[in-house]
Amino acid sequence: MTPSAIFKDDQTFSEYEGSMHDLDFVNHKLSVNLDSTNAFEGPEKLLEIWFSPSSDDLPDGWPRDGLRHIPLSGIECMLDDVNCKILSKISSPDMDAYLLSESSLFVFIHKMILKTCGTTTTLFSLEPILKLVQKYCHYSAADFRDIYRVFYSRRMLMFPDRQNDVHKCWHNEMLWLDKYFPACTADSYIVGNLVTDHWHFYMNCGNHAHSPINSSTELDETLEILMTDIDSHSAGVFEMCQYSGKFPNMNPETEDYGHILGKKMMHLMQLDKIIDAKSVKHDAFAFTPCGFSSNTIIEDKYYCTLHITPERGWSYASFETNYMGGSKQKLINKVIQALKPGKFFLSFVKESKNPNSLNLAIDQIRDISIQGYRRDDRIIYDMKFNYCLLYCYFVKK
Ligand SMILES: C[S@@+](CC[C@H](N)C(=O)[O-])C[C@H]1O[C@@H](n2cnc3c(N)ncnc32)[C@H](O)[C@@H]1O
Repeated sequence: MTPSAIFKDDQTFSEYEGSMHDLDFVNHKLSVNLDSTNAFEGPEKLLEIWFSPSSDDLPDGWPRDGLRHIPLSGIECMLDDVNCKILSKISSPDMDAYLLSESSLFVFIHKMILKTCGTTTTLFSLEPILKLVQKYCHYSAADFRDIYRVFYSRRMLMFPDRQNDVHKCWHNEMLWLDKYFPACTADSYIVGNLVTDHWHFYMNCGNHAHSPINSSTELDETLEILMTDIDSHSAGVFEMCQYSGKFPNMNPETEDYGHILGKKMMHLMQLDKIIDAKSVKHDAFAFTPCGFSSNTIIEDKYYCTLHITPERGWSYASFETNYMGGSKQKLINKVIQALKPGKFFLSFVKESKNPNSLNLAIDQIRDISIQGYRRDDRIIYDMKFNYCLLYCYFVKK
């Protein structure tokens, strides 16, 4: 049964444990039936679409709740085209964070972030998103030609041949994006060492520099840490078999073991302590036979998300946040010391009011040292509209 059906009709719908918000839910039926024992493409495809610079500056005629006006059934239909399902959702006054069978979706009033892994068809979301915003947000354009901003990125894939043709290579993905966004303002980068590891990044801001800065202007920032060769001891924590017999009163056939154990794994690995903020709200899920996903809402308006594929041979983990508070050095160290990957890179994309403040933000990370690791690559791009990209690649010593 889909979450929207559970939401409307099913009396067995149960509120998310510990939730203070009536929009939160868990799809228990899907959660107890997920299983994947085949090689898994951990690296995600990440699509981020901004319809306006901030939630206070929506396009004319939009409902005040913007993209959050789209009903859950609409979100589900969009995700059907991507080939993934909703496991659960947590909300705050500013955003909805969906945990998916393949990673995460964040819906804010003015922007949407879709991150999906495996063989999902992330870019197939564009057509349904266009229809949804036309129907529910009074988005008046016939296409995305004048969109405020769009970003699309992914690490190199481990098993590209298993992907749908659209996602088999970067060139095909660019062609697909060009169907929806103006090709003449698209910027596309392949960052890093083409032999070892690299990252693809597409950005299209049309001709929109940020509108005059005012107090509501939200400056964009995303930090990602993408890790491979996860330490076998750390990876083991995310295998279900480690917990057999540890909870004798629970029946994994009937109870939502995935969400309960997800929270336990998060706590065991101190992943719930990565972000040092005034308020955090977590959602986590443990997959069968292994694997872990979590979303965290930070101070109502920021997110962080962590996904772990522990299988030896294609182990992978990703961390992503737009949280601007706290020390980046501490945050990155906490993630790395928990998962101890053999290799990892971080990408930091930052927009700023002016080049000087941009340098300050980049300086926080550019010389970062991680105990037990050496940095093999550091690449900085200064891009349009005061955007900067920092990419650093590290290897365990
Ligand atoms: C946690 S999910 C998210 C993947 C994320 N992009 C990553 O690798 O970091 C992937 C892990 O869950 C496991 N898994 C088990 N059942 C799954 C399912 N139905 N869909 C997706 N992943 C599943 C996969 O084998 C893999 O270890």
